Amino acid sequence: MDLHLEHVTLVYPDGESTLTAVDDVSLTVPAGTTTALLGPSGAGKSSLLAVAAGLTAPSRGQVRIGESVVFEPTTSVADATRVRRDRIGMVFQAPQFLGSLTALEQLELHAHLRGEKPASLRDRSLELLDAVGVVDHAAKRPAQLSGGQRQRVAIARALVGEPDVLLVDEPTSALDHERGVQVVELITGLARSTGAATVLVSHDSSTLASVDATVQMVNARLDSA
Ligand SMILES: Nc1ncnc2c1ncn2[C@@H]1O[C@H](COP(=O)(O)OP(=O)(O)OP(=O)(O)O)[C@@H](O)[C@H]1O
Repeated sequence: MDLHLEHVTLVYPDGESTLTAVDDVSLTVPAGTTTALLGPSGAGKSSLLAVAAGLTAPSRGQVRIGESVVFEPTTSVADATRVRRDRIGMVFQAPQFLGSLTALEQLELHAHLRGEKPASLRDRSLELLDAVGVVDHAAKRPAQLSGGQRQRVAIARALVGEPDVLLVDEPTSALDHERGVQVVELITGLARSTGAATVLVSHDSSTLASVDATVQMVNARLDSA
């Protein structure tokens, strides 16, 4: 399903006044495609991603997945949490894992928390670890994996619930250029094969050749690049 951000504005309180971190941003990300969100530090990229993820309610505007409005100023935290759990996969810059669980168990736990039935969990988790190229490391714990391998496990984990939307924050910042290109290619390929509408925040335009669209955020607003 397509992801639509419509006239999204996010205003933070800032002492006596306010700070507009996202200013009337509209963006459509078609299902199965990846849009890269670029822009200087402080431009509002993480704030926009937080609204798209339902972590922060927009001050104005709305987020839709397909035809359903999922996040708007009046959306309750409980409703936003449910949508995030059921329909959105997220990958953060420094993914958090439980140190005592193997790569495979990280995926199984995540799917279990989303209410998935245990029967097919192991197979699907192994398939995803295979798709991201780390199935040979399924029995390893996070500390036994490289940064790139951990990032791949995080991508697989974000997709285990078959989300409609995949949101990725700076996936390549800890990787060298070549591995950064590979991770972006992996994300765009998985977006295509799973149909997830994907937004990828990046500082590094040199790794983005495989994305479908690039947009630039400057001073809280969007410019098509
Ligand atoms: N929780 C918050 N409360 C108040 N202001 C905030 C908050 N989070 C971010 N800001 C401000 O909103 C603006 C946008 O920040 P944001 O983190 O979205 O930018 P960014 O483009 O993601 O930057 P970076 O690339 O450095 O991560 C900045 O001026 C920042 O100081």
